[in-house]
Amino acid sequence: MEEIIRIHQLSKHYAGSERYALKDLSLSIKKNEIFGLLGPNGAGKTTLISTLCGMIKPTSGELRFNGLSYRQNRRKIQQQIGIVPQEYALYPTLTAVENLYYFGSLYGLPSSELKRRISDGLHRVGLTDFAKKPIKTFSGGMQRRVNLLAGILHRPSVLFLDEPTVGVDVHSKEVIMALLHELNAQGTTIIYSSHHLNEAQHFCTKIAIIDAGKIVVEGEPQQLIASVNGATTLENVFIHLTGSQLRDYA
Ligand SMILES: Nc1ncnc2c1ncn2[C@@H]1O[C@H](COP(=O)(O)OP(=O)(O)OP(=O)(O)O)[C@@H](O)[C@H]1O
Repeated sequence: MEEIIRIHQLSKHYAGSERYALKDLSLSIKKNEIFGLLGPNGAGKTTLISTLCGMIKPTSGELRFNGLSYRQNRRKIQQQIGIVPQEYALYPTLTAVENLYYFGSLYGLPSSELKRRISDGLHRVGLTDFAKKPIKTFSGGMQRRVNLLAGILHRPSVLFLDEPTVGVDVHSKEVIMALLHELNAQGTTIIYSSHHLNEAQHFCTKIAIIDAGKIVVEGEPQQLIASVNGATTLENVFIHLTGSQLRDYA
C-alpha cells in the first residue's frame, strides 16, 4: 500500500515543560488504513495529531503528507485533512445547518454543492428532522453526529478522529461507526485516537501504542494480541506494554 503520512524522528518539547511530549518518533501510515493511536493519558497522542494537522510545529524531525513537506505546503495539506475533535467545535445557538454551512464554507465549497452535502449528510446520520434546530437542544449523540459531519463536508483524504464515540448511546455509536466504515471504503484514510481499546481492536486495521512520547509497538490488532503470551484482547496487550501505573502529570 502507498504511504500517505511519513513521520521521521519527530520531537516536541513544550516551553516550560520538564519532559518531551514526543521524542524521536517515527511512523509510516499507508493510504486507506484505519490507524489507531493509543496510549495512556499524557502519552503524546493529541500532540502527535495536532502536529500532523499542522496546528503545532514540532521542535525537530521531518513530516511528510503524500510526499509533501509540511514546512512548504502547510495550507495545501490542511485542505486535504478533516478533523473531528473530542471537544465539540459547534456553536450552540446556531442550528445544525447553520453550523455545517459555516464549517463547509471555510473550505471554499460552492454554496449549492455545500447545501446538497449538508442535506445528504444530515439524512445519512438520521437528523433531517432536526436540521433547523439549535445545537444546544441536541443530545450528546446528536451533537457527535453533527460534529463528525462538520469534519467531512470537504471530503478529506485523511480524517483525524479523537474519541469519536465518547458519551454517545449505542444507537448513535452504530450510525457513527457505519459512516466511518463507509468513508474508509470510499478511500478516506482514518487516524483514530481513543481510550476505548475494545472499539479500537475491532475498528482499526493498524495500531500504534504510544507511551511517554515514543512508539512502544505497532502492528495489526490480531498480530499484537498474538505477540503477547496469554493475551486475548488489545487491553491485555496495552497493560502488558504500558504497565498499570497511573499517569498523573501536572
Ligand atoms: N500546551 C501544552 N503545554 C505544555 N505541556 C503540554 C501541552 N500540551 C500537552 N502537554 C504535555 O505533553 C504531554 C503529552 O500530552 P498530550 O495531550 O499530547 O497526551 P495525550 O496522549 O493526548 O493524553 P490524553 O490521553 O490525556 O489526552 C503531557 O505531559 C502534557 O502534559
